[in-house]
Amino acid sequence: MPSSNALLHADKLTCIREDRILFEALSCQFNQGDIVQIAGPNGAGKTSLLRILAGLSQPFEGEVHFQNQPLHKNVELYNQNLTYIGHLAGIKGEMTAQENLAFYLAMQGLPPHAAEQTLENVNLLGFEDALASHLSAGQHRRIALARLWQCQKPIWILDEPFTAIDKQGVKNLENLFVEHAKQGGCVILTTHQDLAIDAQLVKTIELEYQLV
Ligand SMILES: Nc1ncnc2c1ncn2[C@@H]1O[C@H](COP(=O)(O)OP(=O)(O)OP(=O)(O)O)[C@@H](O)[C@H]1O
Repeated sequence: MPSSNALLHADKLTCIREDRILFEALSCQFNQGDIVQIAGPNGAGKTSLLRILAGLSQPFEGEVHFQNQPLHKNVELYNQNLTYIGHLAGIKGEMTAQENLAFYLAMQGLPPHAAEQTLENVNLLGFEDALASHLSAGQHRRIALARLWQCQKPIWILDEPFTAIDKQGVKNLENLFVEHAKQGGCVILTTHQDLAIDAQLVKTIELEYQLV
């Protein structure tokens, strides 16, 4: 049984892709204040697990619960509490950095001028008016991640957030994750790099590459 402070729990999840079992009967719990790293080699199933936890794909067996209710009974409420940033982060190349962010902020009911402070947080001041398609891979990723500085939603599910991000950017993100967890949020992420976060604050779920 999940404890009473569980935001999210997964109950006996099994995921099968092209006849290969990626994970089987996986149960785990995500609480307020957790930073959870899903670890494992390429192809182990980390993205597949994140997508199931985010409600974007279905497990072969098992179920994910948000606040002790199955996700499918609670989709709208779950989406109000979840931010998911995947490999394709939904950035429109034909829009500027500022426009991309202002669009996202508007969806959160925040005013467009909040975009400026947010771009500063990810060191993109000076690039506000550049088309996203003209920015580097790391700058592109920074636009996507910038929304986290304004994000009030408790559950953050982030697939490889550090990809293409430089050392200082990674540090800033790690500090933000700690701050979010301290304020009662929960960060679930994949990354192939070691986190420079106090080990006591980080939980790890290790997926193994299962041979058929
Ligand atoms: N939609 C899909 N249809 C079929 N196979 C898929 C699908 N999504 C993922 N796979 C397969 O599932 C396996 C696990 O993929 P997944 O992306 O979850 O791994 P990962 O651990 O995130 O890998 P990486 O570290 O390389 O990002 C891979 O072999 C992949 O080819």
